[in-house]
Amino acid sequence: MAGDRQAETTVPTEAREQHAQLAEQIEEHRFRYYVKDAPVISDAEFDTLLRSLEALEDEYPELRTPDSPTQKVAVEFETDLAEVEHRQRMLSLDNVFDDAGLAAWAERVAKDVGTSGHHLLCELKVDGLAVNLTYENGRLTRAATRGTGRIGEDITPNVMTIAEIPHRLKGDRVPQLVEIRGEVYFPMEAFEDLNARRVAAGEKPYANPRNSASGSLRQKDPRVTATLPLHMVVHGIGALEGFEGLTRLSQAYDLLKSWGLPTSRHNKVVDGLDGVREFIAYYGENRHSVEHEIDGVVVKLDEIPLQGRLGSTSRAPRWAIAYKYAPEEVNTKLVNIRVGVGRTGRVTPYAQVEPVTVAGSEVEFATLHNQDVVKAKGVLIGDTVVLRKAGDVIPEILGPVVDLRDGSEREFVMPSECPECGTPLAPAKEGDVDLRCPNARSCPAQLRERLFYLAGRKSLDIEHFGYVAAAALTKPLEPTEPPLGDEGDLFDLTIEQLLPIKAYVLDQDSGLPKRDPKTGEEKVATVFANQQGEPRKNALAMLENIAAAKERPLARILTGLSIRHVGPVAAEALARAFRSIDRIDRASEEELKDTDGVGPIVAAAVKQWFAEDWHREIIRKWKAAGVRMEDEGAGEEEGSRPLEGLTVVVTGTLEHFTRDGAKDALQSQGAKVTGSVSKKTSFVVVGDNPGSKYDKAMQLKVPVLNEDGFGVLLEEGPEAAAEVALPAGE
Ligand SMILES: NC(=O)c1ccc[n+]([C@@H]2O[C@H](COP(=O)([O-])OP(=O)(O)OC[C@H]3O[C@@H](n4cnc5c(N)ncnc54)[C@H](O)[C@@H]3O)[C@@H](O)[C@H]2O)c1
Ligand SMILES: [Zn+2]
Repeated sequence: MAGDRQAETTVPTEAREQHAQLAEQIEEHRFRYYVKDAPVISDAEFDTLLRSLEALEDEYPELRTPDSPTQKVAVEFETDLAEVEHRQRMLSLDNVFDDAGLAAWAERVAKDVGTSGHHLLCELKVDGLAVNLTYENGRLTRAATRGTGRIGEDITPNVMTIAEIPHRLKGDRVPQLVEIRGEVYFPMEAFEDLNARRVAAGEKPYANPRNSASGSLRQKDPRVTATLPLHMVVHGIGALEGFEGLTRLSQAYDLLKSWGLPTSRHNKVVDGLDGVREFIAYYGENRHSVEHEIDGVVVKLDEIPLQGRLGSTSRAPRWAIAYKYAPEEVNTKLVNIRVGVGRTGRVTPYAQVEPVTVAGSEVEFATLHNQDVVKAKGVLIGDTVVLRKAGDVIPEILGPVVDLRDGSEREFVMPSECPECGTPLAPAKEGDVDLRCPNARSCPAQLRERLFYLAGRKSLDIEHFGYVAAAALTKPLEPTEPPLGDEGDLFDLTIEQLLPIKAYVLDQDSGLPKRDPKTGEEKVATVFANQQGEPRKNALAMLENIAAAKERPLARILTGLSIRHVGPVAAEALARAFRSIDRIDRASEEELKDTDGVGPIVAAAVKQWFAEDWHREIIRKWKAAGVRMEDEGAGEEEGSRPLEGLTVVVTGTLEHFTRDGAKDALQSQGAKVTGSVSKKTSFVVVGDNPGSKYDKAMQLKVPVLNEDGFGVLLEEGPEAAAEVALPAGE
């Protein structure tokens, strides 16, 4: 006792107070996380707190008492669930966050093991809820949460509803008793749906899928649990009785698998640190191709007897380590919900948050899709929210941290007018969730997005024509009248028109003006002229590139017109079949629809597009400016189209033609090529292994041509071909 007091006195009061404060915070957060399933800080923030406490204890080891949070798996607390004592303790894991930490751990292990012939087992760190399953003589008798590590909560009836977890182990070599440790997880894809239902029922939405796994298992009614898509991955063994001879953990997993337990497919045994690094790098890259969320990699000593030699601390085994990836979830403040207007006029709400760094980049905006999604997520403006950025995917808001609300938060109201042009918003058709700005022609936002798309890689590929230029040409501060009221005058732009333009420098992600980092003021620039009023190099280059774009192939021109549903693929199909904009214009909806790769939706959209006068005006102006709106050979075929009026189906493998080649040959002579045989089909061209279209032709008595007959059709025309066609109906 006296010694104790002596030791305490060496710690400055300040450090002691800091320690007490940190410890209390950590206990509080553990309570919110493990008991209430409603954390108010992110895991990364929590880990930072815990690390600060550890650092403090490294400096003043006297503070590292057995009841410090660093020495415990979790806090002791009472919940509504019955208590269960684990036969063997359930531990946590020590964490490392970089290669140096990993290497230090590996070195320690090698030293303590004393032999060099050991192996390392790499596993994924499943982000879920730790669960202990007890099987007695092969029967699942108990399932419990980790709890304090010694005592968990009884969740047997709920776990029984998880389809993947066997109620009985398979095989004849089943132990008398075994504790199986694993992670129960809730799939990200189902998360949004669950929260939507909770919000609709007046319940608190969960902040992330891990909390929903925990909440789902720890609630009272197993019938509710049964409706939820919970899954499990097993990753360890606790107590084991009546079974001898396990020497490698990796082999033990094979055994668990043979008993019918859901082991991971991703585990890998390696013989050194380089193998571990490779595993870590691989799953760092492929984090989202795994069926569950992962927050790191767990590395374990594979030899079970050696694990025993290393043993455990009060909190974690010494023979395993968790390498944590950079967090993808952070908490931040939802400053505002704004609405953006897209290329097609769709008006979508998006979140503006207090800028945070996540997954290596600074994020200020996150998608919210539409007003129903905002409701379903249950987020209010002013909420602290969980923001997720998974790899290259656009950041999204997972959910609000309801427990941090102070009453000042307010609900988002979808505006009734376009934020950029003031036109009243409306759904495209009745019953649509999405609202649109109907001012398609000259809504500056829509035109800006269309021009930006038109100048982009997939379309006319006009270098130096970026988002800032698109904005400056459509909504300048000066002059009041923008040079472009729609796409029509694009190819007539002159440098004289560009020089006087003053405009906001817009950010492509948000459509908002960029700000000067020093003054905080919105950036305004003479976009195309330098300070002397002379043309900037970029402006001249842009005009040159616009002129060069007049020669682009038809498919790219079509893509650039932003016809609904006509992306690069459909544009390619239309261009291949019709070869000129005029022919597409003249084609009937039927003809369009029957074109390979087109179909009814695109056909209707094309017809609708051409029905609009201002669209036709764009075509007229572009033509007048010299835009080539047809592909090679479009003109000459007009005169000689010997196969005009024929409808031909090609099936099976031809020796001298690819499928596309055959199609091109037919279409270039005016034939229509379709995919299915009907009574109206003129010929069916049949190669090897023709399949059901051949049978159909026979059944409908449509003339069938083999490859030689096909040659006759192309060279001598339909009459000659009819003579060499296989007699119909045979
Ligand atoms: N946000 C908060 O307020 C808050 C509070 C407490 C804890 N947490 C977070 O909860 C997490 C859990 O803490 P923890 O003590 O369980 O530590 P931990 O996440 O570092 O790891 C230990 C746990 O990992 C699990 N695990 C997953 N895959 C595994 C595998 N393949 N092999 C072995 N174990 C595997 C086990 O269940 C084990 O108990 C941490 O990420 C922490 O940040 C957050
Ligand atoms: Zn508008």
